[in-house]
Amino acid sequence: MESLLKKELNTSTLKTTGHAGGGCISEGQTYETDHGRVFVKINHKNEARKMFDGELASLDAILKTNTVKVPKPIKVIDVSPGGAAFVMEHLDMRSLHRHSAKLGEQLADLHLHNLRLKQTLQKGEQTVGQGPGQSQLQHTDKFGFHTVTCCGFIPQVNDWHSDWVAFFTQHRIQHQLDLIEKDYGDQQARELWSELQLRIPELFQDVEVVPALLHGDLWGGNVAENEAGPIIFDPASFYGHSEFELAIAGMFGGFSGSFYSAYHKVIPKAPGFDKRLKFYQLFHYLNHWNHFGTGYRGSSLGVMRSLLK
Ligand SMILES: Nc1ncnc2c1ncn2[C@@H]1O[C@H](COP(=O)(O)OP(=O)(O)OP(=O)(O)O)[C@@H](O)[C@H]1O
Repeated sequence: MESLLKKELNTSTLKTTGHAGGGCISEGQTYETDHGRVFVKINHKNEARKMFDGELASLDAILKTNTVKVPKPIKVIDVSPGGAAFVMEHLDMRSLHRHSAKLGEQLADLHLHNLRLKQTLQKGEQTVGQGPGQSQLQHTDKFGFHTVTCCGFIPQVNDWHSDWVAFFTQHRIQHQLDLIEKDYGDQQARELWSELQLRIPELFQDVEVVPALLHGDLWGGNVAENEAGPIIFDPASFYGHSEFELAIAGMFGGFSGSFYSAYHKVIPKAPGFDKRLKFYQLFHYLNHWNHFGTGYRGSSLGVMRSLLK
């Protein structure tokens, strides 16, 4: 592995620093190189290349918005006998605490970036340059992403769609339920979903959804800070409804009141927010059921039942 990394990173120095960071999905390790410190995630699953290509594309897109700090992606490398390694900039991080409110503001700026690009285009202005070597993000009026991204290790269908409700229903909820059907053939899930589908339009009757670039997996374990401000990492980006981002944030803790008030100062809650948030959380419960097994069945079915009330 070391000789492969030396060759791929074009470095004669490659020293571990003792900083290791394993998540639920991959093994992580920081190395000193001729070009500075890098953080390398390694995963030996067959799907690792796809997963890391999606993470690289996500970090690249967020970086280009210049709104919230992410590690700079460097490259994805195939490793033998199977799997891949993802090399990115190493960032010293500590738990998010002092910069919670700043993360709220910056996340709202990330979510508004695509809309602001449109407003700039409408004014006929040139878009502002973002530094050498960084091409601009283009405005999109569709939902999706140019490549597959993985929330966990399950690939998400990101095919472009002009209708958010259709995109989310088919590519997110239905996709997860198809995997559950395949592995568990759960009759209750099937029945609840057939009832719930009829109720989806009413969840969206009071809101206009515009495509926003999302981190896509913003749970408490994927946010941190350094002296200068907040950091987010391990994204599974796509253009979607900004409210979707807050769904997983609310499921496992890690975000204080100051984060939410700063966010909603910029993007206020639209009517029907709370019920839609539950619908968006359903995706994450189902995704957890598919990743970690039936421990998440009860919560998945519970959310479906509460949405039917
Ligand atoms: N660029 C980085 N620089 C330094 N440390 C990092 C960097 N990226 C991640 N880490 C550390 O490694 C840990 C795991 O990273 P990450 O969440 O990306 O892994 P993962 O296996 O994809 O995780 P999970 O699916 O559990 O969220 C983080 O909690 C953090 O401590």
